Amino acid sequence: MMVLPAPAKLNLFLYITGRRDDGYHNLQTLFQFVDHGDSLSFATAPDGELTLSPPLPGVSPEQNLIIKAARLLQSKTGCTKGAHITLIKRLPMGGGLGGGSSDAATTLVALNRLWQLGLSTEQLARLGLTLGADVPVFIRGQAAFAEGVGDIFTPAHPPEPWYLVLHPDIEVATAAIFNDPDLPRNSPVLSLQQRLLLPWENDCEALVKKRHPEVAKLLGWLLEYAPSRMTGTGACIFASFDRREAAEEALAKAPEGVRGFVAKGCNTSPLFSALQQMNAASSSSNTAT
Ligand SMILES: C[C@](O)(CO)[C@H](O)COP(=O)(O)OP(=O)(O)OC[C@H]1O[C@@H](n2ccc(N)nc2=O)[C@H](O)[C@@H]1O
Ligand SMILES: Nc1ncnc2c1ncn2[C@@H]1O[C@H](COP(=O)(O)OP(=O)(O)OP(=O)(O)O)[C@@H](O)[C@H]1O
Repeated sequence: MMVLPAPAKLNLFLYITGRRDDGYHNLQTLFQFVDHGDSLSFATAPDGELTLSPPLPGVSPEQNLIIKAARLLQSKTGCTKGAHITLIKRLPMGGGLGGGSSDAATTLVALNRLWQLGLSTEQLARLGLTLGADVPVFIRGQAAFAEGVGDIFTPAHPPEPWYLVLHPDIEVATAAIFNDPDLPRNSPVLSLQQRLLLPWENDCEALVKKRHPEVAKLLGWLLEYAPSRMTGTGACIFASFDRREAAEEALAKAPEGVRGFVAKGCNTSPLFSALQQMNAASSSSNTAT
């Protein structure tokens, strides 16, 4: 059995620089991971069967990105093995934390190993992109400045502060934000160096605040404590702190009913770190035998 994390991502900034003919948007965004997320376990099933437990409320197994990722891998490689997959879901859905994409990325990486398919990171990232724009960054596992639809990467090394992430109790549909005529789509294309020096902002934030007053209200509250922004197309917002205790103190004072968590920013994804540990353990056991 293989147990692996599916961490959340934050978009430390997010600019929309244009709309392509296929309707997708070109972005400039800075991705970083946090050490908090879902957890998945995988056991090989011999007969090609794929199961997921427990099921996600409101998402049928066929729609679940975990099963979709596993099926995609089976169909692209002709692999006849299956898997029993268990999911511990901690990340809110439709939160802008990339939970579904991260689950899909962890599934692709895990099953590639478990089924001994030998696909490269590049091949897995390309497959992952067909499941969602955020999947490739989770497969690569390194903080990055991303362009295109979020699939052209430049490695980046932003500071790794503590974050307080808060979730207004709503789900924002990514497609609805990208399809809204009021979304600004004309940020200039700048270099990473230029972007790092300018204030970090999110082009979706004003629109999401307008459509969802809950987000505007919570962001107003959080800004009293620290510089704060929205991640992705929302609904989650985050603030950075130098000290974990300061983030936890702010969480303890959060308005009633607001859920959230404190986590450390990571330029290396917890998935990547877990895989490195697995590699180290297997090479030391090979040496021992
Ligand atoms: C906003 C971000 O989270 C930033 O990291 C991502 O770009 C969104 O990634 P995602 O949730 O994996 O999105 P997908 O499932 O691929 O796309 C959902 C919908 O959002 C719109 N979409 C998404 C990404 C993008 N670059 N341009 C778009 O216009 C499309 O209408 C698409 O049908
Ligand atoms: N394993 C999964 N986990 C979460 N959502 C899933 C999963 N599989 C399918 N979905 C569907 O995907 C939708 C988006 O979920 P997700 O948690 O990825 O949103 P998000 O955090 O806003 O992502 P992003 O930041 O990539 O836009 C959900 O509303 C759900 O219907």
